[in-house]
Amino acid sequence: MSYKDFVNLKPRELAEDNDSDNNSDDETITLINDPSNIMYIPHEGRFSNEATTLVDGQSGIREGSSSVVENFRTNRKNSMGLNTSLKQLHYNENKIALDRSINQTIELIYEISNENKVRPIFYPTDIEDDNNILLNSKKAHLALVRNNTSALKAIEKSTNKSQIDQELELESESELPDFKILKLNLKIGHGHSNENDNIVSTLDKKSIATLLEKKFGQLVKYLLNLKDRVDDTTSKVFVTGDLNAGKSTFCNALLRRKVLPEDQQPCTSVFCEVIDASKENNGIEQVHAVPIGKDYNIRDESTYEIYSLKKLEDLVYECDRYSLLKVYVLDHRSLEESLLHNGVIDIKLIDAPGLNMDSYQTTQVFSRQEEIDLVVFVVNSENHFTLSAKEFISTAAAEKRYVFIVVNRFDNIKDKEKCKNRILDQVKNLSPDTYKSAKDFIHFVSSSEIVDKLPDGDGDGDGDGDGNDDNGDNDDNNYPDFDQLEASLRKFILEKRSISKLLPAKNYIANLLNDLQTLSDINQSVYKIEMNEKLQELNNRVAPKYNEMISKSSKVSEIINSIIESTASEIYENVKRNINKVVNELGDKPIVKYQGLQNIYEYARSTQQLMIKQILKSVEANEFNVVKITEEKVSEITKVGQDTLGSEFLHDKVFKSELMFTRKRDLIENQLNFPIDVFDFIDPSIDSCLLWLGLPKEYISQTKTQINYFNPVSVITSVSKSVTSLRQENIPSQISLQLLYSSGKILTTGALLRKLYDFGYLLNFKLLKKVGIPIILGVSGFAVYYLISDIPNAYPRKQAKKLKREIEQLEFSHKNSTRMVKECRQVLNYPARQVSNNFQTSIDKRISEKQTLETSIRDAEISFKYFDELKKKIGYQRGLLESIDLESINVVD
Ligand SMILES: Nc1nc2c(ncn2[C@@H]2O[C@H](COP(=O)(O)OP(=O)(O)OP(=O)(O)O)[C@@H](O)[C@H]2O)c(=O)[nH]1
Repeated sequence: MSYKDFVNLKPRELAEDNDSDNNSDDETITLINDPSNIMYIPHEGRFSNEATTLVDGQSGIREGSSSVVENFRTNRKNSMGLNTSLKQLHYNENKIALDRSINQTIELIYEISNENKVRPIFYPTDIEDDNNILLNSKKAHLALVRNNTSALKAIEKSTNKSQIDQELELESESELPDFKILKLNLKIGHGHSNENDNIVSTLDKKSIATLLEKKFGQLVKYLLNLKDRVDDTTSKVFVTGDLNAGKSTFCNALLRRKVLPEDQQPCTSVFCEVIDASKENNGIEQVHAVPIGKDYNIRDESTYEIYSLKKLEDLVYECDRYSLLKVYVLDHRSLEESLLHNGVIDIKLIDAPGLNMDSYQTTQVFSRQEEIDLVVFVVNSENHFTLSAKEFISTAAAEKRYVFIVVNRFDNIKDKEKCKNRILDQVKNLSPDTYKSAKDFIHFVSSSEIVDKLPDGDGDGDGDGDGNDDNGDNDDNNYPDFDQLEASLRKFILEKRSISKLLPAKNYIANLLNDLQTLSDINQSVYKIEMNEKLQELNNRVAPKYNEMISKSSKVSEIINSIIESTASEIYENVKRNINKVVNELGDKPIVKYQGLQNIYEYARSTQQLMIKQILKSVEANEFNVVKITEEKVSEITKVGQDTLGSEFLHDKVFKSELMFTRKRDLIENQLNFPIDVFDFIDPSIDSCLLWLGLPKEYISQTKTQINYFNPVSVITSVSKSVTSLRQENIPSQISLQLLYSSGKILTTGALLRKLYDFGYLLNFKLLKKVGIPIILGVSGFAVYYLISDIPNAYPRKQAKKLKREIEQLEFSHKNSTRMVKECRQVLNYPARQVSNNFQTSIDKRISEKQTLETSIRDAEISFKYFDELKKKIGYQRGLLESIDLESINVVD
């Protein structure tokens, strides 16, 4: 605890602290009612809030040892003051703060993991080339956005570079982030550290999201283990290293007993956990072999098999049977000498199988990292660091910050200085902090020098009381390098507990939060770019296209409607006119050869049928024309669609002209098929009479006019008309020639009448009787002869008139025109609907594009905000973590 922390204490706590200072003679210092006042009771191996004895930096005692008790009392009087209490208080506070930090980090992981389930998180991976795009990388994502916005780029041609290109350039310049904890490693085989084996970069977004999901699960598990480790009052020292580096020899040297089997051949294939028997196994030296699949519980003998220490030689090979060997040993050396039995903290020494023994064991060694507080890495000084060793050290260093490196078999090295430099150079890159404190953490020793001097067969635990007296030679001074190592190890584990035990946890959380921050930064920038790009795409491409389609659609529908309407009215007028023309021309001349009165009925019937046929033929001809017009108009409408919609126009329907007018026509034949009566053959008229008389057709109308003038009624009418017009003209000089001509005719007609009157005087009744009867008979005969002769002409005329009347009554031409118009409309509606549907499809496409973009923008916005919030939480958490001060008191010397 720093001074700053100290002044933050409440007055009552201060008073209590002062009290404890004043009453330093008391057996215990009581700091109660505050969880942070938990103290460690070394001989009970537990923490308590009721009493405290030893703290960080304080050596321990052992009950029953009077000199040590004396020593302890003296020490306690001197150092068990406020300072030591505060150190303990500080440790406990830090422990609680770390616990809290672990819990909150777990919550953060859960939160991110949930987000990853809803919207897969972008995890940056490496990109080799543009053709081999790695789907989940930021660059790949940007490249994808760039691909999708090619249309947008066309719009932006005027500007030199799109934002995406600039981003991509920036990206390619900057290195991919180096995650310490969040690194996704999916390797072929077990833990071989060949970087090229990592196949994560070849996975797609979904697979990476699944991988991340797994990773988050592992992180939570790791954090829970970390919490156990922080709460655990024991310290686990993990001794590992390359095969045959001398790990077991080193452990034996630390224990000053040949407990673990050593061999020139690889032997340790089962994890051996060396524990102080006096703490956990009632002082009995034994091996508890835990079979694979069992969870060890010292109180449940079914979870392990008991062997004597001697049996260890065989047991270490039994990796197929046992997952762990719990080796309980007694260390009778003094508390100051013994690492295991130190009076301060329970230490478990774990001898691990060598890395590279086989892939399974190597993976096991890697996975045990999360349970351990301190790593002692044993390396053979004759060799370089192997790839596994490098990977292990750098992984361990990322979390633990300091890794103890024991460079063993140093006795075999001739050029010791050169070897030291070579090793230090390598450590510099693997664990910079270890390198900086090389004096404390890197040791060049020869473990066998100590072990070789130990008596053999010492595995039964009949260890001597003082540990080293029997050996005479192994006086502390004889192994300065090893002594230095032991002192550093001891100091680090026992005195710098905040650093050896809490700092790894803090580092791990800090690295994890750092990785989460980096991941959030990346995701936030990805979503920001995505948001901008999608917004631009929406505004510059989709929305204008949508508006263009809407306006084009209404214009095109107007054009097509006008085509249909004008076609319809044109067809209606033409058809009606054509049919009427045919009807009007009927009866002008006989159309069937007249074969005399005896065949008059056939003549009548044939004439009638032929006339009807002519009308129907005309209808047919009109239908043919309508088909042609419709065909043209279908092409015209289709062209309008093609011209306006371009490639988006789908012309999937083909116009089949032969299908038009396949429905049965009007039943005109039946309707017009009226009975023939005798008057149909009589149709006297001046025209026909004149024609019959043989007058050429062209003179008929002229002759008729002349006859009209002889008609007194027409003469009178003509005079009155002329006089009226004269009066109206009011100008005598402008009397028309017609009037003069008419007046002349009046005079002529008057003279004729006068002559006829004069002629009447010559005729008397008798004469009339004599002449009249033959005249009448003659005229009658003439009339009958005329009428009979006129039958071939009269019938067609009369029939034509009748047909015309009927046709008018039936509205035949109107109905047929309407029918054709209707059919034409029906046909034209197909391409019209097709164009309209294509427009609708195009508009719908834009709407769906718009909706997709809007959804993406909304999602990107949500994600952006999510990561913004997350960053704040991470930042807050980092702040809290940074405020946990582990080092101000426990600086590594
Ligand atoms: N010269 C020399 N030999 C040593 C030293 N330490 C250990 N050895 C020898 O190295 C060989 C291997 O020692 P172990 O302690 O079994 O090595 P290990 O790393 O535990 O072996 P595994 O657990 O099988 O990987 C033994 O023959 C030891 O005698 C040393 O400091 N100097």
